[in-house]
Amino acid sequence: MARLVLASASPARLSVLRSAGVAPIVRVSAVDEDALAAALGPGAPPAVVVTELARAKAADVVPGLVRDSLGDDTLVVGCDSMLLVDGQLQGKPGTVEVARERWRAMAGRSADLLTGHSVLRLRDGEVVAQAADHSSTTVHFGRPTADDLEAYLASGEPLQVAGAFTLDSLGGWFVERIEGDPSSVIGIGLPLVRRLLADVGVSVARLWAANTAESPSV
Ligand SMILES: Nc1nc2c(ncn2[C@H]2C[C@H](O)[C@@H](COP(=O)(O)OP(=O)(O)OP(=O)(O)O)O2)c(=O)[nH]1
Repeated sequence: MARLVLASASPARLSVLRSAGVAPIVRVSAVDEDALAAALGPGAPPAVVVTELARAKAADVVPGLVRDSLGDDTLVVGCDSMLLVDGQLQGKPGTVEVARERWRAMAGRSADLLTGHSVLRLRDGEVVAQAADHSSTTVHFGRPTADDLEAYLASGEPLQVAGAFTLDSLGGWFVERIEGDPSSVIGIGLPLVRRLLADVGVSVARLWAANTAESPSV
């Protein structure tokens, strides 16, 4: 059947998939991202960090799927996005102060938005195939005026997204251009997920057939 499960709380990722013709089942992982990143160590390459976080998120939702009899011919996708600025990975700012400082550092400059992806294929409750990788997109930021930046911060949007910006929402006013896959900046890179699905033996056509908006989502 090739039912798709999105192991993410991200409304952006869900929106990208729905716009791309796939209505996934959503299961939110309970991965402690900070603890996992710390366990990987300070020297872990950024691409490894986001990919391992994506792997952990996908793996975390499998037991619940099996318990709910959703572990047969099911695909699970997990993702993690972070912005690489001056060699440092940045997740969500969380506060206005942190978001303001980040914008002051990145305005007029470029940085790489890294998104890790993990795809698991389940059959009879077992992981029978898996594939993981990351994508990187260079983002060239504009220079918001002080008034525009304060208004953006006041919107609350930049506090809850990796890198304190969005491409497809309010932050789009302050992104000059990108070099790479726009969907991966938003949170799930469709071209890379297509390749990872092919690695576990599933085509996009099959995904469309099995996960239309009318398909059951539990
Ligand atoms: N709409 C939009 N959201 C973005 C953009 N860039 C990053 N984000 C969001 C997507 C994710 O929700 C969030 C990145 O944080 P995470 O990768 O940790 O995901 P999140 O904690 O939201 O959900 P998850 O860990 O997958 O359950 O930032 C963008 O350009 N547009």
